[in-house]
Amino acid sequence: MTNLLAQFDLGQLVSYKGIEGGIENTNYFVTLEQNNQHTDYVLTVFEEFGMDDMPFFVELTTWLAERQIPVPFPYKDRNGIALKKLHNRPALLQPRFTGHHVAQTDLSAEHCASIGTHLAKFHLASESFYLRRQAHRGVFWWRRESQNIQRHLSKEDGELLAQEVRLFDELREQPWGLPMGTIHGDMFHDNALFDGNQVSAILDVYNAATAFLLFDLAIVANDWCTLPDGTVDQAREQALLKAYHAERPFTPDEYKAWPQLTRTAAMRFWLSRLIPACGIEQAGRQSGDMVIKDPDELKRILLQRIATPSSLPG
Ligand SMILES: Nc1ncnc2c1ncn2[C@@H]1O[C@H](COP(=O)(O)OP(=O)(O)OP(=O)(O)O)[C@@H](O)[C@H]1O
Ligand SMILES: N[C@@H](CCO)C(=O)O
Repeated sequence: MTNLLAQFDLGQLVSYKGIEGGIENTNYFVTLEQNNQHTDYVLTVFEEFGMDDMPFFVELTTWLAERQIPVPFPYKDRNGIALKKLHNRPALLQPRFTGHHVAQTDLSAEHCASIGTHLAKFHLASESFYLRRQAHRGVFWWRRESQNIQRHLSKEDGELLAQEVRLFDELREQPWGLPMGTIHGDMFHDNALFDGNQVSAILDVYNAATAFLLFDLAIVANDWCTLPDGTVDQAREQALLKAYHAERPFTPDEYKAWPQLTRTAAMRFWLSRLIPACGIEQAGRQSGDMVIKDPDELKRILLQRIATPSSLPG
């Protein structure tokens, strides 16, 4: 750690502390002292990625930060190198943002409008980004994993999963031109920090990939605008969708695709939560360290999305 930090011209190490909670990566809060001033940083060590996976994220976060999107971006060392290694894993030194988390039950229409604006700006800023990445847990992953998991599931759950995988394949076959670009891919409320009602930072961009932009908005709607029983809070969802639409107006095809994409987004996270909950081994992850999140929460949202389809505001 000391050796790594000495390669940057950012000061002397004062203290560091591991942060609880990471699955895909390990974060340390690091304090450095320079000219009698203490500054906080975050050192992220990547458990799931190899060095070859990293340039996409180094370039994307630098690109977004240059366009005033509040994402952590890697500092360059005195030789201009951002991508580092700690204990033989890829590592990045990034700014530590101020701001607080908001619990899901405390999210208001104002919080949802703010993430709507930020997400649209994220999408617009990344429109001209020059690298592409296939999602780690995208269509190929869920086609494969939804099959692999069948023997652990009830017949009903297995069929529900298979149906949603098929319906997304059918949507992809439509002769539609749904806008694609770089999505965040995991924009749950615990990956945002707030200053008052306003989003001040967007964290954990390591699921970013090239995909339908509207799929990203569906991930947000499912997490930020639902109640514990899976029903949608209309006031929050409308605030989210209108704020997004004001920055990046929806296209006619997006109106048609939206109800299915809310279902696909629920299915994607239902499946990724089912895998550890069923005790299935995953490459690059140590099951003992896994925080198991409740898959049923996403199943309830999926069932509500089917029973009461959502529509985009005009
Ligand atoms: N750059 C940053 N600035 C400020 N706080 C940060 C930053 N990066 C991480 N944090 C804080 O550390 C917490 C844990 O981050 P981390 O990504 O390790 O956990 P996580 O989001 O729970 O992980 P996972 O998504 O893998 O489950 C975040 O929720 C946030 O409060
Ligand atoms: N946000 C994900 C976990 C991290 O990718 C979930 O809630 O299932």
